[in-house]
Order: sequence, then C-alpha cells, then structure tokens
Amino acid sequence: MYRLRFTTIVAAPLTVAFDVARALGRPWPVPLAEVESVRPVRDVYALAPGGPWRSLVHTRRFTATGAGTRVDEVVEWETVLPAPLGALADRAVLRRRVARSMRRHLDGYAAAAARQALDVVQVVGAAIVRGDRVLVAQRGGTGPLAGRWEFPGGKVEPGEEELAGLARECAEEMGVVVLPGEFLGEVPLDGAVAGGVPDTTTLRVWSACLVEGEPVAREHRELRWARAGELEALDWIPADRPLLPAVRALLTRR
Ligand SMILES: Nc1nc2c([nH]c(=O)n2[C@H]2C[C@H](O)[C@@H](COP(=O)(O)OP(=O)(O)OP(=O)(O)O)O2)c(=O)[nH]1
Repeated sequence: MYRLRFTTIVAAPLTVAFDVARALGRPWPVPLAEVESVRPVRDVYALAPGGPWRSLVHTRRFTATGAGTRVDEVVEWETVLPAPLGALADRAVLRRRVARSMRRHLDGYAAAAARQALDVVQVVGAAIVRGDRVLVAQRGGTGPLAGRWEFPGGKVEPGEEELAGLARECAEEMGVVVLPGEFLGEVPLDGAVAGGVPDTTTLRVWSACLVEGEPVAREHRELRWARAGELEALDWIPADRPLLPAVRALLTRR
C-alpha cells in the first residue's frame, strides 16, 4: 500500500470547506465512488477494482481551527503490478503523478472555498472566563430562540475580521472590552441565518477575558457567571451543546 498525505488550511467555515471539496470532486482521471460522507467532518472515496490500480482510497478530514478549516487528505493506492516492479513504478511515476494532481487540485480548491466564504453569514461567540466561571447569556426578544442560553456574540459584518466582530459584539451587547484567547470550536447552524445562504453559517467560539468594564445585559434577558458543573443544566440553543466540553475543559484546567 502506497500513501501520500496533504494538509491545507482553508479560509472558510467547515460547511463551505466541505461543500466546495465535494463539488470539485477528486483530481483523478478514474471514477471514484463515495464510501462515506459525514458532513462537515469526513468523506471517503474509493475506486472500484479494475484498471491499473488495484485500489485507490482518498480520505478527507475537515477540522475547525482558529485559522480556518484544516483539510487533511490521505491518498492510498495499490497497483496490479507485482511487488518489486510495483514499487519501482510507484517511485518513478505514480507517486509524482498523484502529488502533482493533488497540488493542482488543492490550490484551486483553497481559492474557491475562500471565495465562497465571502458570502457566508458567520456567527462568533465568546466564552468569557473569570476565575472558574464563564459568562453565559440568555437571549431576549420573542424569536424562536428567546429564553435559550448562548455565548455572547453575533454576526460578523461583511469585510470584518472575525475577532474584531467578536470584540464589537461584546462591546455593543454588554458594554465591555474583551481580549479573545484560544479557539474552542465550530458548529454548523441549521437553515438560513439572517438571510444568508442556507446551511453555510457556523458558530465559531473563542475563549476571552474581560479587559475593561462589567458586563451589562443591554440586549439579553439575563447574564450569568456559570461554573463548569452548571453548564449542562442550562436550556442552551441546541447547536451550542457540542461546544460545552471545550468550555468545561477551559474552566477546569485553571
Ligand atoms: N450570539 C450567539 N448567536 C448564536 C449562538 N448560537 C446560535 O445558534 N446562535 C445564532 C442565533 C442567531 O440566529 C445568530 C446570531 O445572531 P444575533 O442576533 O445574536 O446576532 P447580532 O447580534 O449580529 O444580531 P442583530 O445585530 O442582527 O440583532 O446565531 C450563540 O451561542 N451566540
């Protein structure tokens, strides 16, 4: 079995990184069939037996990072040639061919995903930590999410940097200056958020600390400093729940 690995950081949310990768397909002149597809974290394609390849499997994993979506790709193959000849042909031809196709594919892919990301409504949230507590906020208003708990934050404006948007939202909503820290995670939000392209919006949550001011609930129904053990019982916006382990870990490692 021969194997090559590639890693790309794409300036796009998980959803867009995944969808654009799927739409562009694979850079091989041979037809591959889907083996597994778990949006937006993993997809695997493989070749049906036949032709000069005994097997070819292309696995992509999508991971949220502070810098964007990391796409880890592994290409594994075997040829029908007998072992010593196969190894020679592989070193001389196939390995280079696979690497060249992948590089060409990845350059176009990263650019296409970054372009599509410009149309996405991005939501950011802050897990503001003080001592062993995190600030959680209960949504006000009358919408379907009213009364649910969330991380303070909101929609990044077109052209705005993600962390600048986070700081602006915290200032507007609570009258505080925050300093973002580490990236905690990203979850897809269902449907169209604020008229954006359906199923592209994600919530990206960062840890943060208070630099100035005491939080005031200007837009929320209530703000509360919660300990790690109190998070689970709150009536969260369902999309936020997968982020709770990362927030709990942040509080308990202090
Ligand atoms: N702020 C925040 N929004 C969340 C979370 N989880 C979640 O699904 N959302 C959704 C709710 C909304 O559809 C969207 C954020 O919109 P928002 O209304 O808070 O944003 P905003 O402050 O920019 O709103 P506005 O200026 O239009 O009033 O993301 C979360 O933890 N924090």
